Amino acid sequence: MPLGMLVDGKWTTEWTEQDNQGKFNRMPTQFRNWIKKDGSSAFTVEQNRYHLYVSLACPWAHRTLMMRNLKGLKDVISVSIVDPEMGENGWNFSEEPGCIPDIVNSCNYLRELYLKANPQYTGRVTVPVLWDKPNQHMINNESREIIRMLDVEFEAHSKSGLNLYPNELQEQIEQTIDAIYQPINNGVYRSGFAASQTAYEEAVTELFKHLDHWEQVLESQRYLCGNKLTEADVCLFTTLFRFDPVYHGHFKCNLRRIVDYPNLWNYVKDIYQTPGVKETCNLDHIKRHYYKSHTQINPTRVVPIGPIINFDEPHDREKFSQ
Ligand SMILES: N[C@@H](CCC(=O)N[C@@H](CS)C(=O)NCC(=O)O)C(=O)O
Repeated sequence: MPLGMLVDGKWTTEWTEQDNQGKFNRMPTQFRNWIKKDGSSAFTVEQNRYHLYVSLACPWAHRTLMMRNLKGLKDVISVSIVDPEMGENGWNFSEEPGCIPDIVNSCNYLRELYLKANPQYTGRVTVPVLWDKPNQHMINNESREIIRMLDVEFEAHSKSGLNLYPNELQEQIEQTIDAIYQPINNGVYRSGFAASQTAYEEAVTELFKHLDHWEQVLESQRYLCGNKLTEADVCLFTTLFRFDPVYHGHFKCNLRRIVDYPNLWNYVKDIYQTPGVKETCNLDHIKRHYYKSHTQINPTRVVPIGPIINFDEPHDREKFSQ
């Protein structure tokens, strides 16, 4: 794999995330600090103190940008958007359309930010990153935790007042996020990055078994945890939005498309058309990133022009009451 990572603060491309059976194993995320509204952490909730580094291509980063919009936190948390094409030097900042350079730390490459946080850092250099501007501190680089912080801890700053982690659904939300992570969110990567037939077939079979399950669930309710939009939907949406344009072809997740599942397809359109979501969706960045950056699975770097797909088409999900 030509992707790079940092080892003791030095950049290397000599590594792999596949085990000896060809299975893709994701490395754990390392920056796990919490911003707290109750003062129990050094990282307090403040307007304009934190900065979010994202890629519009990445489903994990997309979760955080989507949550920032859904909550109405654009004036509270600033953003940088990396260039969609990730080469041997990892993510970089540019002035390409849809990108926002690093106005906070003036980095050219995202790895410079990780080295600012820890000059001896060993690990992958990933988006999203939540950064403490005055203290030059990397707060957190795990999307599931970042969305929880934006949702719960920044509640008082939220312009929309939307709560995607309501008390009565918290247990179900956690269980659902857990349930979709390995087979679906990570499942598309386990399929696409599998380096053996067995590892690939195992991952794809499990992936579609779980998509079939959620198709059933969405027959009788609007969202994953009932008739309220929650964090679990944010987590699933960013994977499903990329599914037909990228995972179906590039990652060989091709037993079915999302448009072949009536409920999942309407569900994706419903969430896409929720105020604030559409602006976070950039198919150009998404397609260019995957097809041009993973040269081990697409050596020609040619980006397909299809599929023709319209996320603005009407959906039927309003039939469920709130
Ligand atoms: N566990 C992380 C995963 C983030 C992640 O894997 N991001 C990818 C982009 S989709 C990345 O930055 N990859 C760069 C690399 O691995 O070098 C999260 O959910 O936040």
